Amino acid sequence: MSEILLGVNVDHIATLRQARGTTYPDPVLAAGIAEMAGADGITIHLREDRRHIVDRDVAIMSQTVQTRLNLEMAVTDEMVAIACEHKPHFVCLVPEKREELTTEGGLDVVGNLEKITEAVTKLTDAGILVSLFIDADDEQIDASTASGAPFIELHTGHYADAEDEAEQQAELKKIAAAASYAADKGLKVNAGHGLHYHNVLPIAAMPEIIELNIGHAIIARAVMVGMDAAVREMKTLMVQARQGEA
Ligand SMILES: CC(=O)[C@@H](O)[C@H](O)COP(=O)(O)O
Ligand SMILES: NCC(=O)COP(=O)(O)O
Repeated sequence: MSEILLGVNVDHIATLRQARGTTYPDPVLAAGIAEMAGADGITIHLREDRRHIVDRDVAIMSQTVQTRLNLEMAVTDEMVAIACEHKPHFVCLVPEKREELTTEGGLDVVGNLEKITEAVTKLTDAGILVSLFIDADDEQIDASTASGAPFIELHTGHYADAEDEAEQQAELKKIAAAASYAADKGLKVNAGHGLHYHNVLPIAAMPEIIELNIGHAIIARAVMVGMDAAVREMKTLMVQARQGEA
């Protein structure tokens, strides 16, 4: 039975800090608590508009994260330079639009293969493992393979946003098929976006999926029960799902 790993995204600890321009709550501290509670990695998304995670957070967490730091970023020269400076364990290349409330879709690797391959090469040469945040789509998976990226992260947002059971099941089948197709191609498969305590089980049960990156739902839960409990509860659910006990 393969292990399922939890990457905790602490962006929205920083959202609360940026709301008032204070120095608290600190995503660095939240990351440490999450790791002590069983997180297998920490994810942060340095957006071009710095609406939550800022450059200071990347610089410090590149030194303090004890598990693995996953830096999500747009495919730009600025972000590639920042990643090569701080050398997180992972970089996950994501699409970004300033006007978006949150990430809306997967990266168009097919339509931007040359630019993405150049970024993957630079980051790989810097010793960073690159993941591409893509929709559950075979053409995007094939292009990801061609780019040289060893990992993909399947966008689970369409599954999470499904408006009824039929749509949710259809999206689940797409993700399961994509995970299997990608793993058969030799890609390492992660998943994330919009996962929470009531929709995570079927995704965590998929044997090809190595790691789930989950943020908003864990931080929202942490507001009520604390970061330690929120992380432990999510990790327990994921492990039970993978072991077929949930
Ligand atoms: C790529 C992805 O799905 C998230 O990790 C991303 O960070 C979402 O953006 P916000 O954290 O700004 O909502
Ligand atoms: N890549 C997904 C991620 O890091 C967290 O997304 P969300 O759980 O905040 O939607």
